[in-house]
Amino acid sequence: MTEYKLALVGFGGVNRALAQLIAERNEQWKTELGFTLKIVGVTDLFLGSVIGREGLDANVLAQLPAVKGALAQLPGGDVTALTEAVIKDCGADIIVEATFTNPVDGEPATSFCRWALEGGQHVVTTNKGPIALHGAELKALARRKHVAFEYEGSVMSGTPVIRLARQALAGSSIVGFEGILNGTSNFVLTSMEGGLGFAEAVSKAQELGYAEADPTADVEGHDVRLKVVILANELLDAKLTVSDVTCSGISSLSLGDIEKARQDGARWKLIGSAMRHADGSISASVEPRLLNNDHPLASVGGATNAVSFTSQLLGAVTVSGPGAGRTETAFALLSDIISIHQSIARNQE
Ligand SMILES: NC(=O)c1ccc[n+]([C@@H]2O[C@H](COP(=O)([O-])OP(=O)(O)OC[C@H]3O[C@@H](n4cnc5c(N)ncnc54)[C@H](O)[C@@H]3O)[C@@H](O)[C@H]2O)c1
Ligand SMILES: N[C@@H](CCO)C(=O)O
Repeated sequence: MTEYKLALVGFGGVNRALAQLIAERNEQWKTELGFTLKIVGVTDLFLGSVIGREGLDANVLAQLPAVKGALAQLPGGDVTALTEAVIKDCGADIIVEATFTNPVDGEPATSFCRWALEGGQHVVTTNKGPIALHGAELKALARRKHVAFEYEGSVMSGTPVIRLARQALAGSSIVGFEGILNGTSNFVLTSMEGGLGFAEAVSKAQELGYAEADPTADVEGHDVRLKVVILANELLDAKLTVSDVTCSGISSLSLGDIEKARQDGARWKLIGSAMRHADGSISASVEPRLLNNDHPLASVGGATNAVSFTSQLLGAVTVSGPGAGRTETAFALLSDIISIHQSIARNQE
């Protein structure tokens, strides 16, 4: 039976949910997926770090109290985040990177990915920074080292979008996309439609694990801008940088604006989009748009997201599902590991 050894880098909501899934479902995966997962290292800026080459108890990790230095309570633990040692020395096959998204330079997560790939380890990540800002370099490094660099959870959490478009829509000639690509801002807009104030709705999104460490990125559109760059570069071969995407968020929308839209049979939505034009140029934007209630994206509510791909051969294909959430995003990491497993199995045939 194949067993993959994992090092979890960042142990916040998403990686803790992955540990919980491993604790609950490893046996089931043995028969369903043909592999099991063993956690051999964990590192977190706040919780410290631990290495356990023989395997750490996923259930103990999932139940770990969220107090400073908590990983030091475990055998082999340390109050400090010894991230370089965890990545390079714990014997992991796959590095699971889920630290804060840094929208400015993608660091230190980009360096974590680089260390792992250079060392011949596969990387799966939900972090948008390294992909949006250094994706081409990291993908090239992974190819050179014959390892995988997978990031399905970086756009629309566990809802299949990147692999779906890359594989199932390959050859359909995608020319553009538009979508609701941020769970927090959509949750806030829907909550405001129910009468909740902006600040209260943001706090609720934080409690539910949807928001970034600094939710400004969610409500000002910066998070969607990273996702637009990731999708455009992946699917339109756009070579966009963040500054190519015009960006405005939802923080200026008032309860009055939302009520006025309702009276007019419309809804405000934060839309990220990119389009290839006839001359080959690409335009991309993030902006609040007023959608009539009969628009296909108007009824997408709460932390649900949706993206509509336009292709020459199929017209519009729309995918909808969770856009954020701890367990939903942990599932994206599992889907990346499944993809790695399938690719290894194909290469062995
Ligand atoms: N939560 C979601 O719904 C969701 C969905 C998709 C993508 N993401 C992305 O996944 C990543 C993780 O999300 P989360 O909700 O778990 O965030 P989180 O804030 O709950 O956890 C992040 C953890 O990373 C740790 N960390 C930060 N910098 C570190 C460093 N330099 N070294 C070691 N540890 C470090 C923090 O201490 C924290 O515990 C983020 O990049 C986020 O943008 C989250
Ligand atoms: N904070 C992000 C997480 C998913 O990338 C959101 O709310 O969509």
